[in-house]
Amino acid sequence: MMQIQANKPAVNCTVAGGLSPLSEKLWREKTKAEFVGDVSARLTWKDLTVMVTLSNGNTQKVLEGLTGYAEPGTLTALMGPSGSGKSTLLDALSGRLAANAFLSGTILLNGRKTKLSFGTAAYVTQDDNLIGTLTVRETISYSARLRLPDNMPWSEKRVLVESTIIEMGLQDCADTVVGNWHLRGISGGEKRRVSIALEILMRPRLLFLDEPTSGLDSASAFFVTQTLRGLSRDGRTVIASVHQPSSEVFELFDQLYLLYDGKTIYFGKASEAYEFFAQAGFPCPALRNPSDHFLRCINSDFDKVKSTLKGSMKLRFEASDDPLEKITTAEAIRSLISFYRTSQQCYAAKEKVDEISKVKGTVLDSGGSQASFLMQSYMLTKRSLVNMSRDFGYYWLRLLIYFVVTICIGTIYFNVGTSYNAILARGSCASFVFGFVTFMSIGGFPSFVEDMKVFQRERLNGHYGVTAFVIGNTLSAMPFLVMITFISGTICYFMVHLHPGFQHYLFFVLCLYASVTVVESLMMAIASIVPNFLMGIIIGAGIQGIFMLVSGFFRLPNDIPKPVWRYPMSYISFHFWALQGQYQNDLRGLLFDNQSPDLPKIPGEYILENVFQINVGRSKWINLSVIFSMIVIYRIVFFLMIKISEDITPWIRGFVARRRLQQKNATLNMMVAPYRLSQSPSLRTYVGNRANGTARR
Ligand SMILES: Nc1ncnc2c1ncn2[C@@H]1O[C@H](COP(=O)(O)OP(=O)(O)OP(=O)(O)O)[C@@H](O)[C@H]1O
Repeated sequence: MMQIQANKPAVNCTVAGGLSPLSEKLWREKTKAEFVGDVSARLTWKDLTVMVTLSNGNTQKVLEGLTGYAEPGTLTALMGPSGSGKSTLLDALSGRLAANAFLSGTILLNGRKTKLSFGTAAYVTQDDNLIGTLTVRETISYSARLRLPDNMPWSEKRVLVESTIIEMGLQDCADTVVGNWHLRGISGGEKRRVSIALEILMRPRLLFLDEPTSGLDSASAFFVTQTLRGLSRDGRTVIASVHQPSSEVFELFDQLYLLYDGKTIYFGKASEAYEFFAQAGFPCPALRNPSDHFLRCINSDFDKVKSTLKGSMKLRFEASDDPLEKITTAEAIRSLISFYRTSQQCYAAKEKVDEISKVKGTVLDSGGSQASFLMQSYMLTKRSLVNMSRDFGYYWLRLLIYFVVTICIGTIYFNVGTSYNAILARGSCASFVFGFVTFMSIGGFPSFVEDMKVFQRERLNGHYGVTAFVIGNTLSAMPFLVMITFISGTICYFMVHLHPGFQHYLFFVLCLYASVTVVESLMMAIASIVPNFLMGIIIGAGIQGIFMLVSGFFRLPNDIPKPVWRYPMSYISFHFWALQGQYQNDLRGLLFDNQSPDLPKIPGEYILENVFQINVGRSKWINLSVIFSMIVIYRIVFFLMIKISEDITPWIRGFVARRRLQQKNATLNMMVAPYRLSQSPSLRTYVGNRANGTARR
């Protein structure tokens, strides 16, 4: 162990050593000097209860009246069996509870109610939502450029990136891709360390980590925890949930919060927990790791297995000195909970919480990105472009499929001509191109869901703003969409031999580009509210199916039932505008053979008006403008969806939670009213007097 520790780089030296005086000053502003003072984060929570609404409509209490605190310069460990509420406590403290959860109690940062999401606190969640096509170094570099000040030279940002890579022991896999479904990348433990690296890069004042050491080998777990302890020693507040730490890792924790089923088993100094368990009647056997012992005392998940074992190994259990083998886990838990409630640790915690909450410290603003809006937009566009171009499924496979499908269209409708039958052929060709070829764009949905997951993680940690993300997302998709639509549109146009002329060709490819971009924008808006592949694809396919139906190909525009389907559905459908525009683009100005050679040729305008029921007085360019406007509208919808989910949804949830609590309190008051009445002194006197016969009637 000594040798491994000796090999560990002196991180702070590495950071300071490579920076210019300006950058070092900037950096130091975010390190110890700034945080040891009144800008540090003192977090308290009192009587914290979290209820969740289950799918069957019942409510479940996940956390029950928890009280505790976390101070600067400390590393607090949350421990407890699986399902005990560790993640929920972290979510509640960091302001990220699920939509079906509502909390009561008080959470104060520096004595004030503060919104902790969007950069005030950093949170490393259990899921590693990373961009699979980037290498470890690229992932951390992009993150640095997205957040560090613009006036800090890249060479100096790189010093910070490299030092963070070393700090997390990622130097050997720094140039390996993170990995996704088709790219074999770094291991699960390495992904975990990349997620931590991304948050510690900016040295947050308050850091939450959910299972930072899960999936790590014991040496990595030790070093990662040691880094977290190092961070806390610089005046930061670090709270991490941990599963089964080794005794060496356990010794690195300052405070321990032990939970069982949402209730406090122990909260106090980690070093005193050993003594606490001994006093409570559950001393840790000499050769057992203390944290193993604490968890063994309170894990009731395998009680049934234990009782079966006990039957078959009766003699061995009876001979054992371990108190856990003489009572059930449920009894041990009850005993520990009541022991804690009357323990000095519990009183000390309550006193400390009251003391800290009274001090109104500095209001901590968002410690998120220091990069400018332009830099954020540029970096997000660049990162997304790199990601898309490396994503075989999103980019190259789709391009190949578009190529193959348009070759098929080209050969099936090859040199379509102006025969009588070509009228229907041109109509169905346009319908297939603007119906099915645009529909194929929903294939990009899984990538959008991945993008949204990364966005949500980064956004909640204040890495950048929503506008920068929407701009980056829109711009980065452009080159690819131009490429696939122009390649496939050109192949299709020339093989089918649609209406000759440059402006006809331009209209066709622009219309295809605009339509595919509308689908992409629609699917992105869906991804912002439905973060699930299957559901998103079903919803997207359903919406497009309806749009296709009312496009005027399957049923002529005048025959579509007027309420709902013609107005407004046809007009909302981009297929309608694309198809009507392309019919005009292709047929206007052409002469078609009639059914018999003796009959006169049919002008395209006649077909447009009498067969396809199209208003020939309207310019096709208006149709194109409408589709381009739809792109803007869908992008605004996408932006609003994100903003609504960020700003309005928490407000609605808070409102609903308050209403529910009021209703619950009202019900409780009704239930305890008869008891309260019976305890009322005036009623007691009255009843007493009645018994003595002295009551006034
Ligand atoms: N939003 C929710 N809806 C329904 N149940 C929930 C919700 N959040 C938490 N729970 C339930 O609350 C309990 C505690 O969950 P939580 O994820 O906090 O436990 P944990 O201690 O972090 O578990 P693990 O160590 O396995 O990650 C679980 O039984 C879980 O199913």
